[in-house]
Amino acid sequence: MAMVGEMWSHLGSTMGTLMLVYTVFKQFFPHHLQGSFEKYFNRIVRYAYPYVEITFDEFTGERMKRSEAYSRIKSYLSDKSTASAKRLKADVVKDSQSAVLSMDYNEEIAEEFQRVKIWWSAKRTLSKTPRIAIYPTDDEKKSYKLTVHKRHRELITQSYISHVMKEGKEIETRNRQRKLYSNNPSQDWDGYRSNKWSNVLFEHPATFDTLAMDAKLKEEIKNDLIKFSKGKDYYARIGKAWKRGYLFYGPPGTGKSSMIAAMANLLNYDVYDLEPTAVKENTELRRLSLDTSSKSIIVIEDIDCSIDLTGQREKKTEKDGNEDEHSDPVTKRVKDKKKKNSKVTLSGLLNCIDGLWSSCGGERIIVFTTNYVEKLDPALIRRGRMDKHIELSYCCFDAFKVFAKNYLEVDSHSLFGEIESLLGETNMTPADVAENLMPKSDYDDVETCLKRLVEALKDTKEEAKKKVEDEARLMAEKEEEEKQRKKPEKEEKEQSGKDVKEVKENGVAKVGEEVKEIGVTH
Ligand SMILES: Nc1ncnc2c1ncn2[C@@H]1O[C@H](COP(=O)(O)OP(=O)(O)OP(=O)(O)O)[C@@H](O)[C@H]1O
Ligand SMILES: [Mg+2]
Repeated sequence: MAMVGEMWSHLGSTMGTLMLVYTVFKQFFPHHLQGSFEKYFNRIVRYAYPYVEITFDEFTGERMKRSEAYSRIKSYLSDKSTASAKRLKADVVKDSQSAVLSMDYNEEIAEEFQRVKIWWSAKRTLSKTPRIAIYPTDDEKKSYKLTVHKRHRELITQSYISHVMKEGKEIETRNRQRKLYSNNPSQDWDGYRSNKWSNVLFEHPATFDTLAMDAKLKEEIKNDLIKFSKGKDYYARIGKAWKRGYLFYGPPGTGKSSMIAAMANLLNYDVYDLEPTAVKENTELRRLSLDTSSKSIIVIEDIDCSIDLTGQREKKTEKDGNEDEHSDPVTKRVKDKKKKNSKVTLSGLLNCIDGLWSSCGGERIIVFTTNYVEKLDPALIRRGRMDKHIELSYCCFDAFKVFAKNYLEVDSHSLFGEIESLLGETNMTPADVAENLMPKSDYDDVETCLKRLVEALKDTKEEAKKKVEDEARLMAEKEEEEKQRKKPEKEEKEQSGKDVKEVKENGVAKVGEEVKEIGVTH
């Protein structure tokens, strides 16, 4: 460690002499007096030591939150250490092209700021008790230490640290690798450390240009997002937490997940894919949300399947049951099973969202997706929690044109007119349109792909027509059956009505006759 030597040389002759005195005295001092000697010697060293040391730990606040200062220093030093440190760590790989380097633990580097020498060292302390763990544990502590001469204390606290933070942030933004986080099942968590979320690089290619949807709605969402991301001062001024909630609803395959990816790519945010069924308790949900970074999108997909949204959710109506069958029964069944093990409740989720907004300063977006918006509790999606409700629906002509441009590189074609009128007459999801338009071999040209779509649209239209006719026929048959079932009843009723009438009429006559007879007798 050359840097250590360099720093010691700065301590000058005072420390050198002290060290010599320490070695000599330690040899000749009686053993039983060595404890007191060391105590006094340390005091002298502390007095004579002319340096200030500042430590930046990786975690702050009862180890709940990762320190922003630590990560900025890490980025700042990664730039410096590439040139001067001898042992480096390759940490993140930017676009799978280049490694981002930082200095290794117990390595030191020095730099000059306004002609003042500053030393940095990276430290990692591990627990002395050996244990086997897959994830980093509470026993591992990482920190950076800054050392500078006492007389420059003011320069450090007043300008150097803010210079490091500013540059670190810039480097962080430049090297930023977006990540896709998924929550680990809560039984796998280890203390308060970072293994609540696992992450992979976020490399989804969807953008607003590749999203096929109504052009006006697309523009509206884009503008809303851009305005939000620039709104730091605005939100501070109006006294609102810097957050925005989106609810995307619509049938399967209409682009809800693709929209989230496009949002993350537009804003350069991380994505936290939160699966509430893997969370056992409300408190754990809260801890998870607190462990998210700023500039992130927290997503709960299929919210209606992930959480017992209302007390009545388990009592499904016949209609609900049929709907669930249509949308991926395997996933739904797995989720249902997991849901039974999770005690996360609607109020827990609401508290978590509200708490997240009040305790985290940075910009965050939360997104829920669902196929059945009508199943959601109004409290969950009220404005203020879910600010924008966006329906993603069947493919319209605008959306088709985006696909045609992206998939086949055409803006117009003689078949466009027919496709436009067919899209107006039938419902096809963007996912199905995309699948039909995609060339299936090297021989598939634009014409082939468009014709395939026309045929598929005609088939869908025919199927829909047949379905309506079948339903109408079924309904008519049911009505007829009902009529037939009621006919004998009606006839019976009519017959019994007649009998009553006759009985009544005959009864009166008889009585009259009887009266007559009686009268005659008398
Ligand atoms: N609006 C769209 N624009 C572009 N591609 C789309 C769109 N909708 C669907 N797709 C295509 O269809 C596939 C499925 O879409 P996606 O996963 O976004 O649907 P979803 O609405 O999230 O469905 P689910 O409700 O089942 O989760 C995507 O891979 C994408 O290629
Ligand atoms: Mg989806």
